[in-house]
Amino acid sequence: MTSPRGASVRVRVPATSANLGPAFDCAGLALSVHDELAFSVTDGGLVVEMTGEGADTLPTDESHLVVRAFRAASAELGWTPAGLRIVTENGIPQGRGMGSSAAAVVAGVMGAWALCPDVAAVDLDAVLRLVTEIEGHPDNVAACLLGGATLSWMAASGARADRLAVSDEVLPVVLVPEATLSTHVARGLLPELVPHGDAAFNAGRSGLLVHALTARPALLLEATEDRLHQAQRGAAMPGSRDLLALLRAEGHAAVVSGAGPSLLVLTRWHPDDRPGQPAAAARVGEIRALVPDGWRVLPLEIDRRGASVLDEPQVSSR
Ligand SMILES: Nc1ncnc2c1ncn2[C@@H]1O[C@H](COP(=O)(O)OP(=O)(O)O)[C@@H](O)[C@H]1O
Ligand SMILES: N[C@@H](CCOP(=O)(O)O)C(=O)O
Repeated sequence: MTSPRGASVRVRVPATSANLGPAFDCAGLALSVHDELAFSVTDGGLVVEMTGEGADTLPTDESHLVVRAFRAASAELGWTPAGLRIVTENGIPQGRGMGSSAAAVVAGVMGAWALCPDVAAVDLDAVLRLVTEIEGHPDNVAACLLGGATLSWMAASGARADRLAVSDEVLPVVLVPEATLSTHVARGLLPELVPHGDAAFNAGRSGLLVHALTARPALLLEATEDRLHQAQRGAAMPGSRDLLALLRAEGHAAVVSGAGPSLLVLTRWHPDDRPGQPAAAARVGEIRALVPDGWRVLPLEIDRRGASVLDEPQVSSR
């Protein structure tokens, strides 16, 4: 294949919160915080320009995660661009459990698919399989790709996923500490084997979680109980562990967001809360009052669109 030099495309990818309590490595929720990236084919070489989160610390060479994902996808498509320029505006906090690495991987793969001259349309099934191979687990990448709340699972053919019809009552609030925790490190804290009783507990709560998210948000507090990963990782994020316990004791359906250390509160809009006042504002105020200094409180929306190519490849006249 030949490279369409000068062609460019913009890709927008949402942050995600994985696990949602009990549904470890299978549930994810896309959130209204985004990275936006412009990919251009050039005459040669690699240029990476960044603003926003990680701009001062991330590499700008072939080891950049977006570049690695782009290369993996273009290799799979049998296409080698002469040169590549990537300009990113990073809005997703990194190393916080908000799916920044999944977003970077999805962006790179989507960028390659959208720019590849012999591809008519992005094949979401194929993209999901590849991004899961790169990321190592399907939950964040599935939600990032498809938007909304997703369930994902590993089949013989690779990762598969589908969307849930989340109730409009469900409102996500993300609490972000200053501290970071690498997902790789957090996964290393989990035991190889779990007691059968804990596995059965989480299986039951995961089923309940789907019911609560889609039909009965009033059950979210019970539906977000977990025995498989949050306590096991608590020592690596003591501030998050303590705040999680406090929020839940006060009746908020709080969970560790992804591998942490951020927390996600699945709060609820309810017309009876306070007539004349937006209920969401009241709920967010209650949560804010419990959060220590130094944490960011982000009342967000569910991103129902997922990863999107903002414009078709254009060939510039330069
Ligand atoms: N926008 C990005 N561009 C390049 N690399 C990124 C980007 N976002 C995240 N990464 C990489 O992923 C790492 C964070 O991944 P991880 O530990 O899984 O945390 P998170 O919960 O944010 O996904 C960063 O240290 C960086 O190496
Ligand atoms: N299921 C994974 C989710 C990791 O999410 P991240 O946003 O922290 O990368 C896990 O719990 O390890």
